[in-house]
Amino acid sequence: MNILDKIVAHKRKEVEERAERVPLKQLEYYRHYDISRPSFSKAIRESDTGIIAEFKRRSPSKGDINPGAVAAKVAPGYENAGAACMSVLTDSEFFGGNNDDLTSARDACSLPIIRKEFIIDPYQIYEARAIGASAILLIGAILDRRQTLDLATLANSLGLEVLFEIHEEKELDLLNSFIQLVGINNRNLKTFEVDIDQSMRLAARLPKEMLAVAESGISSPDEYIALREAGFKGFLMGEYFMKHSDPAAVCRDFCETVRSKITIA
Ligand SMILES: O=P(O)(O)OC[C@@H](O)[C@@H](O)c1c[nH]c2ccccc12
Repeated sequence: MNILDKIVAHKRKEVEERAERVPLKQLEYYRHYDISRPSFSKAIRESDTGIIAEFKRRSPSKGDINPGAVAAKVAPGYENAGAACMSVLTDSEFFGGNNDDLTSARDACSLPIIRKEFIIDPYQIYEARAIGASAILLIGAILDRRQTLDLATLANSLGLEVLFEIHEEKELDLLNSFIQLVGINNRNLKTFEVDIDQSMRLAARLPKEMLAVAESGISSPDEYIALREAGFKGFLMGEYFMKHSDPAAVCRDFCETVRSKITIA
């Protein structure tokens, strides 16, 4: 079984258990809860950096990255550094995160936040809304066309935007009009291989009306600039920031460097 299959199998059990503890009816109430911040895609469009800075303690591919990191400290740091948005991994088993990380990040800053999860069930979308996310991730490698449509429609109806992640060109067939952002993951979630050129290769194939996001493995200002020139507006970066004891300081330096390069260009 590859790692993605393992994560999904575990997720199915987890969602079942959660739904027993907190019934969907109870979560539904939060659809009226006001998150009051700009939409995720608007924040990217209007920011100069377009950086979606991620909070991630560990990953199956890298092991521990920053096990003791505190979301409520990192979040305002990312905001002051110049990130457009934030991404919070809420998976506990494989990424060492949890829902409280997202809520405390949300309370500590005013950036729109995407819930980084392996979403396979509507329950998780109600949950994303309840914990204060502005957007959700849907992963093409684990969904079919029908599921993608159902989940994206539900997300939009709850006021959540959708970042749809693809890794291969054939997954473009899964896109629908309830998706606001399309992300190209440079990391193959089944093998963990990272190839930054994946974003470059698929860039020209992306529908023009969707905001394009390059994800994973971005580790230098030059890579960022090359992706920007290829048409990407959003840049999802985790490990490069999180592997340092002060992720926000690294984010600030990165934003400053790329800003100076953008102005010159
Ligand atoms: O830490 P990186 O290489 O900068 O990558 C961030 C982000 O793209 C990555 O965490 C990610 C992209 N898609 C995912 C899906 C599930 C879990 C994690 C991810």
